[in-house]
Amino acid sequence: MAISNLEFPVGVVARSHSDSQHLAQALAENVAGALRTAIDSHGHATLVVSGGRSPIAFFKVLAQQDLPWAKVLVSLADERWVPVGHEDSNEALVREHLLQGPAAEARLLGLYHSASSLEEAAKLTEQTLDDLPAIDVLVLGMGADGHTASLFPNSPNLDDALSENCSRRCLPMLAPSVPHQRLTLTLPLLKAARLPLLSIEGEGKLRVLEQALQQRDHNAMPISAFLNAPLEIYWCP
Ligand SMILES: O=C1O[C@H](COP(=O)(O)O)[C@@H](O)[C@H](O)[C@H]1O
Repeated sequence: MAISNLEFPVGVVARSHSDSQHLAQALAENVAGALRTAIDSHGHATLVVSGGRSPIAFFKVLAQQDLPWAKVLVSLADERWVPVGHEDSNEALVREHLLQGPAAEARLLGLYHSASSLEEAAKLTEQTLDDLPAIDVLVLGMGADGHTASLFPNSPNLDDALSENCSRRCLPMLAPSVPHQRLTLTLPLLKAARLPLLSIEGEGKLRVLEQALQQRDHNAMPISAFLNAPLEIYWCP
C-alpha cells in the first residue's frame, strides 16, 4: 500500500519517503526551517517531540542543523512515569540523541516528576507547563494500537484528554504496555501547535492510519482526533 492511496481531509498533507534516513532528513529540515522562522518572528522557538524508538534517526539529523539552539526550548508530547535515568524515559532519549553537538545548547522542559502517585505527578507537570510557551513545532508519533503521545485507546481519562474543552494540559494515562503509567499533554495544547507533524514508518502503521481515517473512533484509535487540518504526515515503508 502507498500513503498516496489514502484519502485525507483537506489541509492534511502526506509525504512519502524511500526509507527511514530520507524521512529523518526531510523531517529535520522542515522542523529546522520552522524553528528558524519562529526565532525570526518572536526571538525564540518551542519544539515538542515524541518519544518511543522511531524518532532516533530524526533526532540525530536535527541535532546537526545550523540553528541558534540556545533560543530553542524542547519539550515532550508525553512521558513514561519513570525516572529520567531509566531506559524507558522519553526525556533520556531526547538527551541522548537530540541534545547533542550544536543542539546541546537548547533548553529542555521535561515532564517527569517524582511524586506519591501518578495523579500527583501529573499535577506537578501541569505546573511545569506554565513555563511552556506556545508550541511552534509539534512532532507526533503513533503506536501500532493507534495511540499518539500517551493518549492510549480506552485509557481512563482519555475522553477528558481528547476533549477540545479539557481544562488540563497534562493528564495521567495508562498504557497497555510496560511502563503502564504515563503522562500526556492533552489535545487542546497539542492541537494549538503552529506546525503539527506526524511521523510514522512501516506498512503496519500505514494500515493503522488507514483504519483510523475510516473509523474515526477517537476512543479506539486516539490518533484519529489529530487527523485533520493542519497536519503534515511523514511516512516511509
Ligand atoms: O510510547 C510511545 O509510543 C509512541 C510511538 O512510539 P514508536 O516508537 O512506535 O514510534 C510515541 O509517539 C510516544 O511518544 C511514546 O511515549
